[in-house]
Amino acid sequence: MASLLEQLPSFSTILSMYASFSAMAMLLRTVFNEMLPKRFQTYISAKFLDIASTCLSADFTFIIEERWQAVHNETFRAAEAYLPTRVGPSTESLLIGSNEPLNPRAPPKQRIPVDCKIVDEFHGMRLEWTLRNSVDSNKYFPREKRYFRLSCKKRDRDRVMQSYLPHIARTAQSILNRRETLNIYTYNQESSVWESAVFKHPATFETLAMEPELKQVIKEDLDTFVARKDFFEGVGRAWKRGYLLYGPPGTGKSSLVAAIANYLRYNIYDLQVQTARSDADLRHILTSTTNRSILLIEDIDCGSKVSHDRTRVQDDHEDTHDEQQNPSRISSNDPGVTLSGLLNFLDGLWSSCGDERIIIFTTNHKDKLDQALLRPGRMDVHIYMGYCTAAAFRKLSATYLGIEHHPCFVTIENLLQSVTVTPAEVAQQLMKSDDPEAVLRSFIHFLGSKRNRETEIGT
Ligand SMILES: Nc1ncnc2c1ncn2[C@@H]1O[C@H](COP(=O)(O)OP(=O)(O)OP(=O)(O)O)[C@@H](O)[C@H]1O
Repeated sequence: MASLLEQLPSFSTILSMYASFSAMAMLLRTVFNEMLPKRFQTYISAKFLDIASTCLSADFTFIIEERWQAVHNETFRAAEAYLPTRVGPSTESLLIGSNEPLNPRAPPKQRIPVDCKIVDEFHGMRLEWTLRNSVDSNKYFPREKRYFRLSCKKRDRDRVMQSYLPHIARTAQSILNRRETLNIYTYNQESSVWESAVFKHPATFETLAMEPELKQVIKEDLDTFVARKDFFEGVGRAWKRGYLLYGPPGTGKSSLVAAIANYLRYNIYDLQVQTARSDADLRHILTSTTNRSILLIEDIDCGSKVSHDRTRVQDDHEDTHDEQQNPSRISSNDPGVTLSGLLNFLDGLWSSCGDERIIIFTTNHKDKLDQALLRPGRMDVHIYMGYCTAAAFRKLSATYLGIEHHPCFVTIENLLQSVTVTPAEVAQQLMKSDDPEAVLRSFIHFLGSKRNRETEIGT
């Protein structure tokens, strides 16, 4: 023990060692602060902190923001769909709610609240998820920014990337494919977000009154589109399909959109082009939509500059007139969305953001649209929705009256050859009573009167 004590340095040696160490530290600090350039100092500090945190902490955190490179982040969306299925005993709070007024007994749906921790296990790894919220400091349009923090052990980082996140993507996809309710989104300009409501439209291809061949062609086109992911990738095209539905009011354009959404189980983003303040705003709005969805732009011919840029003088005149009638409409002084802004989105680089998108324009006046919108390749399929034909009438009669044959049909079908009547008008007539006989007789009378009026106008 005595010899051990003798080997220890004396107090004065320790003091002088401390003094030289302090002097050296001060010298290094002075060199660091005064002689090294600021950027170099920052770099060294960051490296030092990095190494220190690597040595001291055993956890790793992934940050998954809601948007990724200006478009909706699919990893975020997958986590949002997946996490409610991982609620467990350690979960402390949940958002629940229902937006199905027609089905009040339906169990409420679950969502993850901000700051709530969800613990998941996967192949022996423990994963902790938390949803966070922050406000983007954009001076003009401050936007809320949501992001997930996913923490795991540092040693599991690669396994999370290689197997856990792909597992979440697969699970989320099958959850979204099975979705029971569809949503329709409208854009709220004030808060700069898409707001959703449950979409429950009864229209299906079965109930649509249109030529059976045309219906078949549309269904096959949709099936081919959905099945050809690899084809689109192979030929270097964005996985998108554009439809232009045109025809008089009441011929079923909106009903066809609903039938397509129900057929594919796609959500609908219903966009009023006038809600976008500028082309940049339009880009933000459109890139905030998600995959497997329909972007619907109805009545494109009424959509201000977008539909007819080239008749600008006339257009501005119309704008002024319109503003007087409808003050909520964006002023003609407003930069607004331009045709080229929309075209850039449709077939420019922006269109390759996101997959499995259907874009549908509807119009009552195809002739008023700028040729640039109609050029081949821009809208892939043009569908004319016309007046009621014999086949369409039979379909409406089966839907509304529950009958497929009746002696009155011959008279009605003859009249339909000379009278222009929309499926909406026919539907209205067929809903008048529960008695098919009385309804058909009244409908014949309606068609007869309409034909007489049309003949009078013609002469
Ligand atoms: N082809 C059709 N098949 C079945 N029902 C139809 C059809 N066309 C119209 N209807 C009926 O008429 C109503 C109005 O039709 P819809 O809104 O789909 O027409 P639209 O062409 O979109 O009209 P608008 O151009 O005014 O928007 C629908 O709710 C539906 O009941």
